[in-house]
Amino acid sequence: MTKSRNKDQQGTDDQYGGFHAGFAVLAGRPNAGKSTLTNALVGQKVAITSAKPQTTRHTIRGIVHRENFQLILVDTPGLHRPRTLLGQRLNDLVAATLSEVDAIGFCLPANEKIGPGDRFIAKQLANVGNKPIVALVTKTDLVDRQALTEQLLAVAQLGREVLGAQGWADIVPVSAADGFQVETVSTVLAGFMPPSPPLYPDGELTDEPVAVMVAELVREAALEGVRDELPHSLAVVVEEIIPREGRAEDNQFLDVRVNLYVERPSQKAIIIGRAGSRLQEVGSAARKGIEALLGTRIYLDLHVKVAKDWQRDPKQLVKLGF
Ligand SMILES: Nc1nc2c(ncn2[C@@H]2O[C@H](COP(=O)(O)OP(=O)(O)OP(=O)(O)O)[C@@H](O)[C@H]2O)c(=O)[nH]1
Repeated sequence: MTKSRNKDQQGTDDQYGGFHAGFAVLAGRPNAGKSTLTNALVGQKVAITSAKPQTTRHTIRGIVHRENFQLILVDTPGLHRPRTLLGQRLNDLVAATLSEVDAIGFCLPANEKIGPGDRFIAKQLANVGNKPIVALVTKTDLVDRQALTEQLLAVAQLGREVLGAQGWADIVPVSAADGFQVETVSTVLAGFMPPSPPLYPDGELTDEPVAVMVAELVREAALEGVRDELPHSLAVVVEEIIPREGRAEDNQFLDVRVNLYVERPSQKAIIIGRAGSRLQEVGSAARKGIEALLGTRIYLDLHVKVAKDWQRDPKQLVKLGF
């Protein structure tokens, strides 16, 4: 975490006029709805969402601004049993993130039975020790009242199993899709934030570097429709974002140069498509998102490269920013 609370900034309620601010993490297994909930809480799209697990590689923060609190959300990559070196790094990242937050929101989908994966994560979270863990039962729009009640009981039981008699700090059912209880989630989590002045300027939604957000937009566009073929094999690196020089009419444009790394030539062919047709579509979809993000027009230059087996190669992982 790049920004943390300065010790001098911690104080009493009176000192900051009742204002509270701090960090919370949304944990949970892949596909549990963490990114979607982050976006719903922040009110703007900041984290990539996808039907495929583990699309969130970077720890993207969204900032929830309210009159009397500021909640800085960390959207973790799916916490899971490591399978590749990349998986191991993701888990290290998650562990480091968890030790620095003021509260944990543990996402459990309402429409799926609690499984070994959830139990594994619950135990990991409990091991962090001394952090309030709020169970968030997500996607409630997908189940009826009866099924939701049963899931809430099962979640409460899991809390007693891993945390002892006191169980979870709270349990909140929520649907990011229809907005049900989204505001409750933010106030419950904010209840665990210490008295503090605002940690970020009003209106700032994320402190993620622009390059990372640009890379996420390209990655999302490149995976559209081909997630089954290469869900985890794509890394996106922004090489440069610079003002376009030359003719006067070009001054309002930025040049954005981006490399897309895949593991095999066959995957490169999928991204590029017949005679480059698919890459063009990726480019125009990503360009729209990036222009909206940057508030200016851009020339987007995409290059697809093969970095053989990058997920298992420590040198490549460093080069690609993991
Ligand atoms: N119906 C419904 N679908 C949801 C809701 N929240 C998330 N989803 C869907 O569930 C899938 C996974 O959501 P994500 O937010 O990407 O899940 P995640 O936990 O961030 O996943 P990873 O990045 O893989 O860890 C996507 O297809 C979402 O559209 C919800 O409240 N209701």
